[in-house]
Amino acid sequence: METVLQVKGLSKQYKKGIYASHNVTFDVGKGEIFALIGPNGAGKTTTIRMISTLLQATEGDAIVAGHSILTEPDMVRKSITYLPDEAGAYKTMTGREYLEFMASIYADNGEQAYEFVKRGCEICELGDRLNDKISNYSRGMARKLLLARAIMPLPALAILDEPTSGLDIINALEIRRMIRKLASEGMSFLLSSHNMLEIEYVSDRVGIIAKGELLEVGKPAELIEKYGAQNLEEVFERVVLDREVL
Ligand SMILES: Nc1ncnc2c1ncn2[C@@H]1O[C@H](COP(=O)(O)OP(=O)(O)OP(=O)(O)O)[C@@H](O)[C@H]1O
Repeated sequence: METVLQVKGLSKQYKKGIYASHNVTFDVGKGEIFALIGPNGAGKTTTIRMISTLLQATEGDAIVAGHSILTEPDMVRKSITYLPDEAGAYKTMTGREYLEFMASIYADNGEQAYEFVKRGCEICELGDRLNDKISNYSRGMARKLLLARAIMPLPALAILDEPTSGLDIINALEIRRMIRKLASEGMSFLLSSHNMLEIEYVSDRVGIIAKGELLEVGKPAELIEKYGAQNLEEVFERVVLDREVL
């Protein structure tokens, strides 16, 4: 399988001697959905922000679509989109204006921007509400708009922090199906989530991270078997508790 993301010993020390993320190494193939799961403060956002070129790594490197975050950050940014957990949109814009504005940043020309907006409008399924101000959207509607924004340029790698946070069951299901469909068409995903059931359903592989260390990587079904667990939640509990005992 072609590799789209190679993370090589990425570390971050916010304070000297204290690692928020330590020697994190994993890769993501083309069309693969990889999820980082871990408790609060585990280092998920720190790792994702380094890969997204928003935070400078203390050590290590990551190669995105053949480009190093250290030496070619501009090329990396062209290959990814990033949806942060607490992303806000410009509330005074309408949904359509927001997609148009973001498309003008992502696209190389007007024709491509038009295509991106068309795709974004289809993905978010907001219909006529796209003409309303974002300040009038529910949390779920705003989240769908932001997801559409992240996916409409068809990046090589979409990095989504808590992709379905704030969405009801039906909308969350739709988003998961959409992620699976786009992955089957070749888009790669790096997700982060606390929702183990969602991750078990949507991910090809998961990485369990705690206290900055990536402790396990594998397919959900394989990890469930390895740990004699009922589900990913139990795997997670065992991996993290085992670690605390050490
Ligand atoms: N700007 C910062 N300065 C100092 N320490 C930070 C900073 N950002 C994060 N940290 C610390 O780094 C560690 C990892 O935080 P991070 O946000 O990466 O965790 P997370 O796994 O994304 O957590 P959550 O699930 O709660 O969002 C935590 O101990 C956190 O307090």
